[in-house]
Amino acid sequence: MDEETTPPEGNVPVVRLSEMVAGPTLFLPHQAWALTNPTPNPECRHPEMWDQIPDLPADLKGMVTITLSPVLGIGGNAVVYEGQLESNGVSRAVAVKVAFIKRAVDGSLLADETARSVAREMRISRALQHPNIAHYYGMCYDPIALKLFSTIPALVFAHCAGRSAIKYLANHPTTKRLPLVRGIVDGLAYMHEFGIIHGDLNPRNVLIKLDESGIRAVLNDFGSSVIASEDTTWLGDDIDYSAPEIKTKESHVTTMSDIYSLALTTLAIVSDKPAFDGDPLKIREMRTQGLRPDRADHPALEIDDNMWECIVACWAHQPEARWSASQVVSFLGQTQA
Ligand SMILES: Nc1ncnc2c1ncn2[C@@H]1O[C@H](COP(=O)(O)OP(=O)(O)OP(=O)(O)O)[C@@H](O)[C@H]1O
Repeated sequence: MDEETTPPEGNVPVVRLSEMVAGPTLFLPHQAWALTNPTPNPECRHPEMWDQIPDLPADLKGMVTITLSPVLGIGGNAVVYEGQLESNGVSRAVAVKVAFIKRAVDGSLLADETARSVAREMRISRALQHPNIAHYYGMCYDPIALKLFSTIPALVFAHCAGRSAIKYLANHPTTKRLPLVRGIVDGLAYMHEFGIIHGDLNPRNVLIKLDESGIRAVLNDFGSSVIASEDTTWLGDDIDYSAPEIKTKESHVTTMSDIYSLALTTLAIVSDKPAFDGDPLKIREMRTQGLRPDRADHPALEIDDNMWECIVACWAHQPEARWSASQVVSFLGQTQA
């Protein structure tokens, strides 16, 4: 689900998150470091760091204001508000992600499960620092969530003014696609290098960042991401872009399942068409039978034979036959040289 709204007209309600007080924490002890350790893993720093604010506290209490309407987007698990982060007299546009409280089949609220999944997303987001990864600033408590559960923090990311890649490209059809693909692959290779599996790579989770150096693709939504050395159980729910070996909630994601999703995402971005289109049940069946999108259905200007071969190699049915993200990086480096 992805709902983007038109820019606001006139006055819009703005809420300051300064006076919000956190209630007793629902986070389990082993997750507490994500909230208390203010320093991201220094090994994860990238030489081309962007949007970094030195000495920013992990809890951005009193520094963030949000605009309640219109929202930046609504996903299956969260609503994302536009906001401002004020630090040392400088104001930056941010996106504030507020998780929906999960519900059990009987309708009861699963607050602790939601808290655990927000804690995991926070932990992963703060570790990842790369120009092609949504930049995480910190967390804060949201007034709406507070009414229900004062303990689930909102996550604050740098605002990507181009919003989702698919919508940006629909409005800017002459945009060069290969540099965006390159950015997606660079971001994914960086994640894999640190042993993190995205788990839900699809075109909706690619945002467009606009800055003085132009436009760049940014990987977003680490709500289904996992640390490969811990637990790799699949946490996503979108099957269309998921690898064929992912069948049930008991399935395990791997870097190779991300590569399959990368192939379909690349195809969608270069061709302005969802990789598979039509009845979801049929799509699932095709995927399991090893069928893949037909090149003739995706007559994109920027897919030459080499690029097509790369896509085909990445969606191989056997995970071990797929290219790694770093192989795709070298391939794109050679073809764009
Ligand atoms: N940093 C950002 N800048 C601009 N827009 C954003 C940003 N982060 C999220 N959005 C918007 O909000 C939407 C939902 O965000 P996100 O994908 O993180 O939510 P989700 O509930 O985890 O989604 P999913 O249904 O994939 O699990 C995005 O598709 C995008 O349109």
